[in-house]
Amino acid sequence: MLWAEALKGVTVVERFDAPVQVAGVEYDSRRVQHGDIFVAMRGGSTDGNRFIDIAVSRGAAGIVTDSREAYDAHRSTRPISPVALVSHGRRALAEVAANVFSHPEERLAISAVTGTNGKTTTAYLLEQFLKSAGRTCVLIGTIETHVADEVRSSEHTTPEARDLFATFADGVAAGATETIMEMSSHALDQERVWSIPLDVALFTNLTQDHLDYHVTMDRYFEAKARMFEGVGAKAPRVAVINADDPHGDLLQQKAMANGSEVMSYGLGPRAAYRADNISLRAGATIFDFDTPAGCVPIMSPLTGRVNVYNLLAASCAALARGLSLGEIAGAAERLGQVPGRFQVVPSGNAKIAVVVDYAHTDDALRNLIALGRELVGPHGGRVITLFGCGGDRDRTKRPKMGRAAAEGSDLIVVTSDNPRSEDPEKIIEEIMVGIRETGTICIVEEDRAGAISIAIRAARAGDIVLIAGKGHEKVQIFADETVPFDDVAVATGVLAELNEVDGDPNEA
Ligand SMILES: CC(=O)N[C@H]1[C@@H](OP(=O)(O)OP(=O)(O)OC[C@H]2O[C@@H](n3ccc(=O)[nH]c3=O)[C@H](O)[C@@H]2O)O[C@H](CO)[C@@H](O)[C@@H]1O[C@H](C)C(=O)N[C@@H](C)C(=O)N[C@H](CCC(=O)O)C(=O)O
Ligand SMILES: Nc1ncnc2c1ncn2[C@@H]1O[C@H](COP(=O)(O)OP(=O)(O)OP(=O)(O)O)[C@@H](O)[C@H]1O
Ligand SMILES: N[C@H](CCC[C@H](N)C(=O)O)C(=O)O
Ligand SMILES: [Mg+2]
Repeated sequence: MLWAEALKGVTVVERFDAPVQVAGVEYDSRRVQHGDIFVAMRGGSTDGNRFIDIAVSRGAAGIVTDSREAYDAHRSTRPISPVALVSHGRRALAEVAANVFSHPEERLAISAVTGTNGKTTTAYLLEQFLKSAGRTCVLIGTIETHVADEVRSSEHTTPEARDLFATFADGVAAGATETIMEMSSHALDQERVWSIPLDVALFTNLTQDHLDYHVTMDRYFEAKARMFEGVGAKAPRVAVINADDPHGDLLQQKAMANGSEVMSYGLGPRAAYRADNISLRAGATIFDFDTPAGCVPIMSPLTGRVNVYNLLAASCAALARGLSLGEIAGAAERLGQVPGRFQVVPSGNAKIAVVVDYAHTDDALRNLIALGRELVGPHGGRVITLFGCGGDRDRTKRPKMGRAAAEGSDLIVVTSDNPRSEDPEKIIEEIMVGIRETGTICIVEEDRAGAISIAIRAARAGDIVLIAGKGHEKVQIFADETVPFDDVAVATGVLAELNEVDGDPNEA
């Protein structure tokens, strides 16, 4: 592809063209290969424009920059090298990537999920529904990326546009017709998802998280709401919106004003797509999916009330994508476990339940603990909750998570969860502010493996141990190192030790 073709339709302030061949596009100098366009963008922690020389030395064929200074410098030092000055780096990155990867977005029906909690779960459910109807899918989200049957690791919930378009193109090459992706509020705000047309847009809920980045809940909501306006693309054809969320009404109004067909879901009469006659047990979430087109029983192997919402959202999106109610009900019975989302760790002979879950907000903790309480029974076993809070993330949620955990649990174990650049002790101290107000018994153990051992060993027959915050994650991130860590593996090890000590009562 020629430089001019790669720049087709890109809004530029000024440009110098040359008839060079372009092999690809990159936004990180460290990834540039011979023939790539390097899009140099200003960021929050550094400035990509500082790395233009490195990109050129690695063989960049041309430069797109959001800096007038860098543009002028490039023009004077490399007068025959093509360069474009743009006003928005990420928009240009998306537009160039769409060209370089031959517009794969036009050949995929894209469904995107936003909301504070439930994005990953809902995306996994929708992927399973669509696959059960024989569709070939791309899935892009927090845990992993799926390109048809190939599983790839994910670095971000929503990657940069270059990586999105590259994955779409791989999907098209593998025969995919559908894409299901999570859209994080960071990605919406930064416009990593510029020029991606959505067929279906799903909203799960809005509760506190990420205020380190968005600062206010209003701005956090506005970032999510952008998905329903279309980010550099037309508004979604269909908007699937949680009518029970306090922000649901406003979002529905916005979606309708933008010309989207609205499918509102929920438990109450305000929703057009409802769950009636809900029955919840461990390993069974059952309800009647009541829709304007008819009613069908959904009998899923998932656990917990939040999954009623996730199932409703995914079912509405599946309907919007042309599945029948019967197909959805059939697929619901065969749904698989979403890794690290209410994942039960087999406990052998120990008569306790151990659950690993990704709850990392006060709302998610409250829901998780309420579910734990339901499962042990109001006067039955105890709920033991282990959690920590991420470093370099919203500090204001720490005492709130502390309070939420303490209010619902009989015993809490506070530990570390990706301290990142922060001092783990200081993070724990901020969590403790919320716990102290409640008087609930609390054990502090900074070392997460040690804490898991304490929590499980503290359990008696009939208790439930909730290990929250890391879910599927496979590492613990500290300031100076990232070490392998897996809640399920650590819990399994502790349970094995307990079983060894206790022996098998069925033996002998
Ligand atoms: C706050 C945030 O979203 N930051 C992301 C953002 O950073 P930024 O815009 O500040 O960019 P920067 O790091 O200053 O770099 C500027 C430019 O220089 C480039 N660069 C940098 C160094 C170099 O040697 N060469 C080079 O070219 C970078 O590639 C970039 O293009 O763009 C970077 C490049 O893609 C990301 O690595 C970075 O993710 C950081 C590490 C991060 O932690 N992000 C999290 C908060 C995040 O995005 N999370 C959401 C969802 C969270 C959830 O699921 O709840 C997600 O979608 O993953
Ligand atoms: N619909 C829901 N409403 C409220 N809480 C939920 C819902 N679904 C899941 N949760 C809780 O939130 C946790 C995270 O769920 P999930 O990974 O699906 O959300 P997410 O939006 O993708 O999160 P992240 O933005 O961190 O990737 C779950 O482990 C569970 O505790
Ligand atoms: N993906 C989210 C949640 C991470 C959850 C928790 N394990 C943490 O590190 O805070 C984030 O990066 O904010
Ligand atoms: Mg997610």
